[in-house]
Amino acid sequence: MKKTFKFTVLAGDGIGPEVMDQALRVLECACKGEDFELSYSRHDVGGAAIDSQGEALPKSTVDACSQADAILFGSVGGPKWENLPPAKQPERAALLPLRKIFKLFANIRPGLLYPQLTDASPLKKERIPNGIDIVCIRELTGGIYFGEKKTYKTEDGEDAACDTMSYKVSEIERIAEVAAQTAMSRGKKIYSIDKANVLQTSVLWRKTITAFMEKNYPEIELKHLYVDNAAMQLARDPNQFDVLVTENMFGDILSDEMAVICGSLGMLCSASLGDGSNSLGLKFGLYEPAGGTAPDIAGKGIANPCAQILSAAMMMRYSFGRDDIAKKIEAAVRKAVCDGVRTGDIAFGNAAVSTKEMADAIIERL
Ligand SMILES: NC(=O)C1=CN([C@@H]2O[C@H](COP(=O)(O)OP(=O)(O)OC[C@H]3O[C@@H](n4cnc5c(N)ncnc54)[C@H](O)[C@@H]3O)[C@@H](O)[C@H]2O)C=CC1
Ligand SMILES: CC(C)CC(=O)C(=O)O
Ligand SMILES: [Mg+2]
Repeated sequence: MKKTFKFTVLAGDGIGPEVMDQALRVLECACKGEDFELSYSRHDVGGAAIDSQGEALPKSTVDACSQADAILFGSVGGPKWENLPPAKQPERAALLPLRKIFKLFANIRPGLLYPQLTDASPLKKERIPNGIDIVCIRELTGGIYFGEKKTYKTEDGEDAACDTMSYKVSEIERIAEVAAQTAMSRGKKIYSIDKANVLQTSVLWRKTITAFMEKNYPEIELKHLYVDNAAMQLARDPNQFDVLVTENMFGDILSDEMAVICGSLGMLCSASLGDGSNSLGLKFGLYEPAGGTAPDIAGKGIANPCAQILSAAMMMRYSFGRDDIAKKIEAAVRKAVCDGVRTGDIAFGNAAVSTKEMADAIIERL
């Protein structure tokens, strides 16, 4: 009997469903004739779930995810829901809880710019003659996104608000381990990004990462950078980095910068992993593009589906143990883009194709 790879599809809002449809087409073609079956069910999440069921993360959606081996996620949020009470909005009421419920503390974001795509990068070609190949490891379930939030009145009666950033040693050590494993499979070089000249969480972060690497991975070259300098260095010379490791909010911001220097947010995929294993004894994970719902282009059929397609490839690698199929999809995306098939965000001189035409070109090259 054929094995079954079971995942839930949470397409979400805006361009989410548009790019998801194409990712599923590519995935099905890439898996055709293999010794396993794909089994997936679609569920509402985010704004779509608010509209259909009155809440951003219905229990039925969480239950379906619990019974699956992985989650393929689009993105959530948009203008339609941004006047709801903040705690009920799609990002805070669906995406962050999903990451927390499934303990997905490690977000892996590969920053890969094909040499043939340097025209789409805002960096000068001379600075990146061979493209870019770096990885951002972002802590995903701690820090200021998950700390206590408060709105209150000052003694003078002024409205005020605060968010709390906190980290425990164990939270830092487990993301350090993911960064170390990634570095061991690459250039054995890690830059840890913090703001240890100001933030107490960063002082703990730096001390913990240093001790962890010295004790467990002395062969890895570890450097520390303040986040403001890191943002500048990424634009100056991205290839001085290999693996970056950082806390939740810094990773969120730096990875958008990394996306644009690698051509477009529409190219940046991600895997969110925890310690949990799935029914296949492999990693349970949530796979999603780094970008959002792109309200400015949603509904036009022009979004770049590559980030979603490459996220599906990461799912094949980490949750289903099929590195061969992940590589096949990645090679087809690369070939299509390098052959000049480009959506508008990466077109720069090439005629822009639609979301579906981009996927068609990838399917032809599988
Ligand atoms: N993981 C998630 O669910 C995320 C959700 N969001 C939400 O998405 C909504 C829009 O957020 P923004 O700040 O505008 O960020 P965004 O990432 O949606 O868009 C930023 C810019 O990148 C472009 N872009 C993004 N993905 C693209 C793609 N696949 N192809 C071509 N162009 C693409 C957009 O058109 C826009 O110009 C907000 O509600 C936000 O909270 C934002 C980031 C992540
Ligand atoms: C809701 C946000 C934290 C999502 C986001 O911007 C991201 O994960 O990159
Ligand atoms: Mg982000």
